[in-house]
Amino acid sequence: MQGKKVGFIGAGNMARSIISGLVESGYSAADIVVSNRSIDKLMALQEELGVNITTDNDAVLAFSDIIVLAVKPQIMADVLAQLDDTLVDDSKVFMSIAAGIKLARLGTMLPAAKRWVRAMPNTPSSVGKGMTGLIATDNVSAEDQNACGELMAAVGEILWVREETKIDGVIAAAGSAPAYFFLFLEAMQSEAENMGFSHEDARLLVQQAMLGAAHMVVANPDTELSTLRENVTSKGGTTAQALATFTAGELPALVSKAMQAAVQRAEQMSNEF
Ligand SMILES: NC(=O)C1=CN([C@@H]2O[C@H](COP(=O)(O)OP(=O)(O)OC[C@H]3O[C@@H](n4cnc5c(N)ncnc54)[C@H](OP(=O)(O)O)[C@@H]3O)[C@@H](O)[C@H]2O)C=CC1
Ligand SMILES: O=C(O)[C@@H]1CCC=N1
Repeated sequence: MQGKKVGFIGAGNMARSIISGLVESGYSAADIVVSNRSIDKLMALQEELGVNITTDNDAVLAFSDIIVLAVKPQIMADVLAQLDDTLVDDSKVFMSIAAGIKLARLGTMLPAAKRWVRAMPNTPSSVGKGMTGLIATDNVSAEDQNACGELMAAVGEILWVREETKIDGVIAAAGSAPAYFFLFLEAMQSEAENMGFSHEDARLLVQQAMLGAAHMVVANPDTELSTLRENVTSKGGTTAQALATFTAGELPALVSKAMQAAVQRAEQMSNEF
C-alpha cells in the first residue's frame, strides 16, 4: 500500500479523520493530496499533517492511484460530472465514502471510471479506532482491493461485505454509531452535572466509564456482552435499578428503531442522489 498515491476530493470531517489517521500511522504525507472547495481546511491540513493540497479536483485525479470521494452525497453527481474524464484511466480506483449512493449509481455519475469501491468509515478513524465496511465492483483486482482495505485498515478495523445492502447495515451499526454513544454520554454528563459535579468532572466520570467498558469488551472477545453487563449488576443493587429503568423505557427496542431509521434513510438517499 505504501507508495500508492492517494487523493481525497473533499476535506471535511470524514476526510480529515482518515487523512490524520493515515499520516499518524506512518503513511507518507508526500503521497497524499487533498482538494476542497474552500481553502481554510486545506491550509490547516497542510500545516498540521504536511499533505499536498489543491482546490482543483482534476489535480487530485491526475496525481492519484486511489481517489477517495469524500463530499456530501447531495453534491456527488455534480462533483463527478465536473471532473476531466480524459484523466481517468484503468489504473485508477475510485473509492466513495458517501452514505446512500450505490456502486451502480456512482458508475453512471462518472462513466469513464470503471473500478469502484464503496467504503463506509466512521470518525474514530481520526484516532486510529475507525470501523469501515467495504465492497468493490467485481473488476477491482485483488491487489487493488487489498490496497483500499489497507488504506482504511491504517485507521482502524475493516470488514468486507458481499452484498451492497450490508453497507447500509454498516452505516447503522458503525458509521453513524459514534453519534449514538456521544448522545448517551451527553445525557449522562448532563445528569451528573445535575447531581452537582462540575462540567469537567462530569465528563471525566462518564468518559472514563465508557473507555473502561470499551476496553473490557475488546479485551474479552469470548465473553458475551450480556455477561459483562451481568458482572456489574449486583442482585438488588444500584445497577439493577438503573437497568430496570432503561428496560421500562424500552431502550433495546428504541435502539433497533434508531438503527432501522438509519438504514431507511440510506435507502431513501440512494433514490434521491
Ligand atoms: N461524518 C461522518 O461520520 C461520516 C461521513 N460519511 C460520508 O462522508 C462524506 C463527507 O461527509 P463529512 O466529511 O461529514 O462532510 P463535510 O461537510 O464535513 O465535508 C464535505 C467537504 O466537501 C467539500 N466540498 C464541497 N464541494 C466540493 C467540491 N466541489 N470539490 C471539493 N470539495 C468540495 C466541502 O468544502 P467546504 O468546506 O468548502 O464546504 C467540505 O469540506 C459524506 O458523503 C458522508 O456521507 C461516511 C461515514 C461517516
Ligand atoms: O450522517 C451521515 O449521513 C453520515 C454517514 C454515516 C455518518 N455520517
